[in-house]
Amino acid sequence: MLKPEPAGGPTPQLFFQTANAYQRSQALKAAIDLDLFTAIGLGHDQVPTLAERCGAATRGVRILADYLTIQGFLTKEGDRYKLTPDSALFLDRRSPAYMGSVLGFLHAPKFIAAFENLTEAVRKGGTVAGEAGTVSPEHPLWVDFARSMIPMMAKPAEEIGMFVRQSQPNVKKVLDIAAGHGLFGIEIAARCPEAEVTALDWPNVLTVARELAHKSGIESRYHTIAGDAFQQEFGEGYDLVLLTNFLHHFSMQTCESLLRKIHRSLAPGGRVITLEFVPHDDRVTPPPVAEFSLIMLATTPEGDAYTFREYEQMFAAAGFARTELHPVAGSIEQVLVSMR
Ligand SMILES: Nc1ncnc2c1ncn2[C@@H]1O[C@H](CSCC[C@H]([NH3+])C(=O)O)[C@@H](O)[C@H]1O
Repeated sequence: MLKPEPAGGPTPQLFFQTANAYQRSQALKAAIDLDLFTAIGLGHDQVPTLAERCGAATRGVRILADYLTIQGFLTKEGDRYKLTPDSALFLDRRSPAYMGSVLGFLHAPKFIAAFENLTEAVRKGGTVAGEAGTVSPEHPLWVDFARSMIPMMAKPAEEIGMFVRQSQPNVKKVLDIAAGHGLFGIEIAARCPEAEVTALDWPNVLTVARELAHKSGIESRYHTIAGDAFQQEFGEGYDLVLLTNFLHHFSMQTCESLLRKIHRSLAPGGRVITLEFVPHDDRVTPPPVAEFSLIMLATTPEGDAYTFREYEQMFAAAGFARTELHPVAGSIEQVLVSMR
């Protein structure tokens, strides 16, 4: 006779959910491609008008909208759909916090491809997507990153801009290492009128940063160094060096050698601001932060999500006097402030 499983009994639910997780991300991508969230935000809340607005079949839209309701992106009352507050903020194209473009990086074919042979990456202990994965010189994926990820970095960049404005208002020489889109340095230039920002990155990526500096009206105080952060001369006398989302791509030893070079480039009293995924010492919490390590396994030869203890050790070994950890509002990443 069929009987319900007792509560707390074994269940294959996690296995099925995880095995099918790709369907969830593809459904989200389809909805963003069709601009379904914006259409619902505009009040097209029933299948026929929604389908017309999105240029899709009624059967397709019904099944997709129901699936997104099940996943928690929409709510449904009778036959009418509504955006949840999070979907309205992040997935309606008219919102200033719209995140749709972020899939341009997170779903970039080269990025997904790095996960297609994860078994081999685990065997090897590093990426099998080419010799150096995403840290190969001038890897084209970084242009996708620079063009797509601004919505995700807007909030932490603003927070760091405000932090510098408060704690180092007269900052003059700023070096933004691996600047990408450039937003972090640009937010500082926008808030600190004496700041001269030098952005370093691969040449094709700097094109994107320069465009943004121009749009932000700070281009006369924006300078660039094109090339490899490990090879190029930085110059000296910097009051502030920004290291956002860079160290996690490399081994501790490689990070340490870069930090030594940075230490030499700082003026007395200079600081480094690092933005990173910093898991607890157990390396499994908080989950969204600790999970970042898997991305480094799939996409880089030796990168990792390092703990605060490990960062403290790297900065100390490179000659820094002290490193502090600060939370960042609106982000799962944290800021490390290291004093020369
Ligand atoms: N060896 C290298 N030298 C200089 N830049 C690099 C190197 N390897 C990777 N990058 C850049 O590192 C950046 C990592 S993404 C981080 C971008 C930005 N700082 C942010 O926090 O959002 C990309 O823009 C890459 O082009």
